[in-house]
Amino acid sequence: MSTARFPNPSAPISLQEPIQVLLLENIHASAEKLLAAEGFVVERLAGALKPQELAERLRGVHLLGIRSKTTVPEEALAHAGGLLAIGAFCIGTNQIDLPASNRHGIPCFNAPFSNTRSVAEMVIAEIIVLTRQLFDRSREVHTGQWRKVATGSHEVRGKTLGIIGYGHIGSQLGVLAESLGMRVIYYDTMTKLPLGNSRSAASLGELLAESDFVTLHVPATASTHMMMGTAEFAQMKKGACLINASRGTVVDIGALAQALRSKHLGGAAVDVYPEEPETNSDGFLTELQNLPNVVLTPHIGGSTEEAQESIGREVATSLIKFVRSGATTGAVNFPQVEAPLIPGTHRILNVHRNIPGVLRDINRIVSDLNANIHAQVLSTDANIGYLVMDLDQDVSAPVCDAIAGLNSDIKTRIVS
Ligand SMILES: NC(=O)C1=CN([C@@H]2O[C@H](COP(=O)(O)OP(=O)(O)OC[C@H]3O[C@@H](n4cnc5c(N)ncnc54)[C@H](O)[C@@H]3O)[C@@H](O)[C@H]2O)C=CC1
Ligand SMILES: O=C(O)C(=O)COP(=O)(O)O
Repeated sequence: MSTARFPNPSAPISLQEPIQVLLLENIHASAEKLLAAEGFVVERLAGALKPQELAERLRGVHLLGIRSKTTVPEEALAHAGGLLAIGAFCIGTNQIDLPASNRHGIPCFNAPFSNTRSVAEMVIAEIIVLTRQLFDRSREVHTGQWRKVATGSHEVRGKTLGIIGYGHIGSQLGVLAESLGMRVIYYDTMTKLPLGNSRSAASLGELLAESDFVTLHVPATASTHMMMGTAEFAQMKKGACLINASRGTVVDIGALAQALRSKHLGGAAVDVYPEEPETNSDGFLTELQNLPNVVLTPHIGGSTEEAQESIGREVATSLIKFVRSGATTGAVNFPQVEAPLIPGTHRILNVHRNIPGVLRDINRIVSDLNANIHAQVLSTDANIGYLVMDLDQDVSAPVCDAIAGLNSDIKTRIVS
């Protein structure tokens, strides 16, 4: 059994209790199954929590699981002295204050590829739906109108798809689009290997001017904030379509609505919005509602059974490995360490402020207790150091007590 000591005096929590897990936003049951099999106590909620409510619910919680909707600000982390790790059961981690989480010694894990294919397939569907105006025709027939028209409908074969953000999703989408006979160009701030016959556009402007469909696959960052606005829509071809399944902050919705109303753009498919409801029972309003040839979906790009089941397993596995061995491989905000557990040794994990002399202080503590260090791995970033230390004698409790007394200490925990 493990014991933990935390610097936050308001919430000292011992890992001698079962590990408490809070899973929000309808995380797939595959996660609960794995976590429960470890003896962890899992509470699963359907919706997201607002920051204040989250801060209250985090008391006594060791592992938090969220998806894209739960914002995790520093204030929530500051009250969560017992929180060991956060699992983002999705790709994006912009909803978490990652630097604050790092400073509090809390690694965040995500699932970087598990829903990639699902998003790419949805975008392919949307390209065809938009160019054939299928949703509008379908709505008409549902309401008894028979409007058999070819005007404005096109094949996708030979058309140009412009992909902004040629990462995992963008590049996978490019491959699928080429198999339909589309010409693929992309714009990325990093140099990327062009797959198939795709090619990199010299600038965002060039991509916008050449594409029949522009699709966004960038993360939410300062550089992507509102990257598509009035000026960018004006650079797009008349009749071209915009697809956004990245983040709502990337597109100026008002400017998009205007470009659609003026008929400069021929259509749009939007999956993500600047403000999204916390639960499925909340209502939703956007300026894009009821515009012709506009497909609106409720942030479902990654919502397939295949993706959700796989994400549940992937992130739960990372959390379990972290609890059981301290492995931080794949954590998006943390120094990476993964060291095999050595039978007969006693493992201590320590997160400390990255200041001079910490290792010297810790090694002196161990040596004063006449223990031997069997293995020691330290990985650091600008703010913190993460130390995994295996001792050949069971002096973990006094070592932990002494380390917790150092002014460098952020979090110290005994694994075995
Ligand atoms: N609608 C949905 O349900 C889903 C949405 N997403 C969103 O899609 C985003 C992309 O996912 P991945 O492809 O896995 O990420 P990725 O990290 O593999 O690719 C993102 C690409 O964008 C590029 N990029 C960053 N800033 C840029 C800029 N200013 N201009 C041009 N390119 C820029 C990066 O260099 C990178 O190549 C995620 O961050 C997430 O926000 C992801 C999964 C599901
Ligand atoms: O993976 C992502 O980044 C997504 O946007 C999917 O989010 P979700 O899990 O559907 O809340």
